[in-house]
Amino acid sequence: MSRRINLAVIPGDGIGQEVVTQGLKVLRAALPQDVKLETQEYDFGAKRYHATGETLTDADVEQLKAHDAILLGAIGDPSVPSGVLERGFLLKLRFLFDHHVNLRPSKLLPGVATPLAGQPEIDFVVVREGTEGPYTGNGGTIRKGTPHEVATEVSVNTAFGVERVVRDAFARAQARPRKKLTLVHKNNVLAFAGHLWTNVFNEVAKEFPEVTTDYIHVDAATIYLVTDPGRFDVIVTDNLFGDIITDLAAAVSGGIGVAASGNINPSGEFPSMFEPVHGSAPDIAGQGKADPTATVLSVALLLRHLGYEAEAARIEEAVAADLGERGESTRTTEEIGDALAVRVTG
Ligand SMILES: NC(=O)c1ccc[n+]([C@@H]2O[C@H](COP(=O)([O-])OP(=O)(O)OC[C@H]3O[C@@H](n4cnc5c(N)ncnc54)[C@H](O)[C@@H]3O)[C@@H](O)[C@H]2O)c1
Ligand SMILES: CC(C)[C@H](C(=O)O)[C@@H](O)C(=O)O
Ligand SMILES: [Mg+2]
Repeated sequence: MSRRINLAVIPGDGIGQEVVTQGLKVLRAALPQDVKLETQEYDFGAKRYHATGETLTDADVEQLKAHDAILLGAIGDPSVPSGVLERGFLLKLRFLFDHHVNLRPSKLLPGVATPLAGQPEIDFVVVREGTEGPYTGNGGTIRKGTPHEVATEVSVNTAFGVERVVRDAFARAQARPRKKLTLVHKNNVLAFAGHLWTNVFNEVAKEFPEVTTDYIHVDAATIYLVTDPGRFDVIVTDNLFGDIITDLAAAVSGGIGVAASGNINPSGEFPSMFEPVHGSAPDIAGQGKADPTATVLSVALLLRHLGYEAEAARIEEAVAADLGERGESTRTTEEIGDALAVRVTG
């Protein structure tokens, strides 16, 4: 029986197009012949915004719903006021498609440079809540532009939202060899949200007796991510803490150019979206300097999500082999993509 993947492709801004081209190249190389890949490209991002004033319309959302998954490069451009595309496109889509599990694995592969002393074992997954916290846009400004301006940005945490992501993280920890889950929060100061997260975490823990649990304040977590990253197996945390610690996690485990992510809608009601952790990197856009590895590894997450485990593993092996031999080489975006595609095919 022939199989089919109907993929939405959103290159976006800056280095987005460059890295997505390579991601698709490796995806095509990895798929067996009986799998038909259909792609539809969408032009969301700065160019469309300047031409039409639109970021993501209702009609766009309807079209996107029809896909099995979405591959995104990056969104955001210096020519557009900060937040317009990030909120109006990226967060809007994560919220509308209920991407409440934002999955961000970090693995330091053999031979890969890290700023950390020695070559520590780093192999953990951050399960970042994706639809709540301070990201909901709940807040406002009064006396704007005056010396007495007041701005609020409310962190929204619901028992429903916290429980489902905590449960997902416990299940992921249970399925890993070390079976350890760390809650990262700031319950010593953010007492209301912290209470909800800690309580839910402790309640759900009772259903997973095999999973060892731990709690670390987010500020201390940034210490341990640098001094003792091996202590982490699965981390569950809120939307903003998860955003911040996953850039740090990337920096210590091979760099932002290799950090992949999946915005998962576990029920499958809406398509999940896979994207590198990094942004549009306007400082290096158009120069062939962007590392496409994060996008390629996001393609592996996408394939695993759609049930193509063997193909996902082949891509990860190709990346591990390539990274192990990279050393100080300065290949272009395209050269790295080509090398990965060859390894995946061979
Ligand atoms: N998911 C997304 O679409 C996403 C994520 C983060 C930031 N952004 C947006 O991207 C824009 C730029 O944000 P930023 O500068 O804070 O973060 P960034 O991740 O784009 O860049 C941070 C640094 O990492 C480097 N970098 C990023 N990706 C790289 C790659 N693949 N290879 C090599 N180096 C890479 C950049 O050159 C830069 O020095 C902003 O508009 C921001 O809102 C979008
Ligand atoms: C661009 C921004 C909205 C986004 C986030 O904060 O989630 C980005 O930093 C990320 O990590 O995907
Ligand atoms: Mg981020």
